[in-house]
Amino acid sequence: MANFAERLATAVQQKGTPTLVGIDPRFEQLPPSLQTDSSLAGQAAAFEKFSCELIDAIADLVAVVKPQAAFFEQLGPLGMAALAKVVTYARQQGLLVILDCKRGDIGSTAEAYAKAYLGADSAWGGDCLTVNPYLGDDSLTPFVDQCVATDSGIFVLVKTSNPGSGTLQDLSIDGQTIYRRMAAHVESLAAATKMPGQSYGAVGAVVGATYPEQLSELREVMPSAWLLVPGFGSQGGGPKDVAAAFDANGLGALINNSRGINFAFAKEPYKSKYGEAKWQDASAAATRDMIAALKADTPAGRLAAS
Ligand SMILES: O=c1ccn([C@@H]2O[C@H](COP(=O)(O)O)[C@@H](O)[C@H]2O)c(=O)[nH]1
Repeated sequence: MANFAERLATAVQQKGTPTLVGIDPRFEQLPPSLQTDSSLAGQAAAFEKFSCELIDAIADLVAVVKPQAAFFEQLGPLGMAALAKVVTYARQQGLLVILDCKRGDIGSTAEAYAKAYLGADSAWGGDCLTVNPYLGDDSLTPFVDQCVATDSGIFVLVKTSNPGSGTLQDLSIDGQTIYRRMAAHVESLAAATKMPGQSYGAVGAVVGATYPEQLSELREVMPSAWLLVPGFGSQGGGPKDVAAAFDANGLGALINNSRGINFAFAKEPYKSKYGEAKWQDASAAATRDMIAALKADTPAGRLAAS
């Protein structure tokens, strides 16, 4: 099997877009036809149905999905069972799966997380996992080793999209921000996991669309790292904010949109045209619109769908 960075580049080139669809089911925001049973079992069943139908709606359009574990986890074991089925279903539809779990712990425990989530033969069978690095470099090592052993990948939180990300990440130590210091570490891991002739390694970085200046700075600091860019749409980021995340070929970045695609049926212009009855079509239309916007206003326009 090709390594994660290569599989990702090939998949993005084939689909011709860096659009990443986040799967973030929220029971109260699902189409009302799916809100019939609010017991934990009923919500878990609704999340699974919604997620799989969303995948059906967008699988021909994008290369990657990112289920957010938190929404499934809040339902306990039944929710986690639903998440496992969604991951399997997405992979069966030919999509790469980034599990957004933001794991991180002391090295010996991180090793268990890495074995749980990364690689086709792992219990969760994820292609890629989001990781919180702020326990230090030894907490990342087991994830990196597992990526190399199983041709999987990780995205490390560097400069997150939330308003409070500056509380810690923007602090300056010896004249350098913490996020930049973390980026330099991620770049060293990305470069070390890069195969000869490849542009990117198995270790990528999360950088928010809500901080376009830092995104531009961090693209320069991490030339070997794929960037996962959340914060597009509902958090305020737009195509021009994410343009600096790409390399000259339009590769190197995935732009995530969760709520704007999941619940497109509830917002104009999709509400009037599709409404709740055709929520899947609304999600597909919102995805197509995002693809077109990224094509028009970012280097992603240089990707040609094959
Ligand atoms: O810095 C970060 C890291 C992760 N996220 C996650 O991405 C999605 C964003 O959802 P939207 O609905 O598109 O705003 C969500 O799962 C977050 O947990 C992030 O937003 N920022």
